[in-house]
Amino acid sequence: MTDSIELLSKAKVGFIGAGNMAASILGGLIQSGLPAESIYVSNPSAGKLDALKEKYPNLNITHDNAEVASNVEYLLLSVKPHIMSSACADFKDMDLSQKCAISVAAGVTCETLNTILGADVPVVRSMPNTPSLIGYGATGLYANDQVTEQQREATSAIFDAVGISVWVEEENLIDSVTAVSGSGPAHYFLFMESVVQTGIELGLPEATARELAAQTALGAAAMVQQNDDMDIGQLRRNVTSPGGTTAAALDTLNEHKLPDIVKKALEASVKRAKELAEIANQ
Ligand SMILES: NC(=O)C1=CN([C@@H]2O[C@H](COP(=O)(O)OP(=O)(O)OC[C@H]3O[C@@H](n4cnc5c(N)ncnc54)[C@H](OP(=O)(O)O)[C@@H]3O)[C@@H](O)[C@H]2O)C=CC1
Ligand SMILES: O=C(O)[C@@H]1CCC=N1
Repeated sequence: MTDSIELLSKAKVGFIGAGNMAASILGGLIQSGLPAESIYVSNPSAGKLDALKEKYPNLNITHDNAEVASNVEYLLLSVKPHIMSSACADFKDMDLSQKCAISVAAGVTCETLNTILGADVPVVRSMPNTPSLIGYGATGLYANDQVTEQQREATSAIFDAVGISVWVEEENLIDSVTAVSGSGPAHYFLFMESVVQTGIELGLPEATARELAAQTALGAAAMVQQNDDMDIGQLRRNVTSPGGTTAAALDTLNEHKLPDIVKKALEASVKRAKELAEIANQ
């Protein structure tokens, strides 16, 4: 059991919704040592619950959202933003003021969550990502005023068990976290898909192109993490011999305005998060 999970050892953790994000966090928590019998999950359809139960036989599964809410101290709301209101309607008459609701939904604000769940409910807005499943998650967290210090620590523990977590002091920064890391794995996957495809066209066997692309992404990320006092631009310049092969590739990426494209893409994510907030509020 990791130190973070030790903090949670007496708590029960529930998931409303058993989709991709719930399965990633839940799997990571169990891998870190939280007993499956301390975890409750609800979902309307049986398939995902059955698959989880097969993998983690001691997990508590149900189709009843209220059953999960009544059994746990930490309730992860892991449904799509537009479903949030209807999913939480199942326990809207319950007193949740001593529990901590942790939303993973993009866009949905604390104000909306407090309208749905009750004004006195401690609410955390989290923005995790799917690498949580393998312990490489990156999560942004924001707490409303009702969240106690103990609940903050336990929330950090949940997400630290599946990667790293950072608290932001302003709620709207969660939308920025969504653009950078919540959606982020997909950005890097697209880049890697393009690298692998071109590697194949340049004659490499697919497995070789994939292995090289993945190890290169991992290596680049590890260099950034292990040199946190070094400008990332410097790490890039260290690879780039004047007049060499890297310069030729970077010239092409810059000519096609990769930094502008990334900026526009992340801004589109933030804009969409605000639209999802509106949809969840209707
Ligand atoms: N995927 C990601 O990388 C990330 C997702 N998120 C957020 O996580 C949330 C979930 O996304 P994701 O896991 O990808 O989506 P999924 O569609 O994989 O999961 C959502 C789950 O909610 C279930 N569900 C639908 N209606 C209800 C209900 N009334 N009560 C309980 N469960 C219900 C669905 O069941 P069924 O399929 O049976 O309808 C489904 O299993 C979203 O709000 C998203 O913004 C945040 C960060 C990253
Ligand atoms: O695409 C989405 O809306 C969710 C939120 C971040 C990642 N997936």
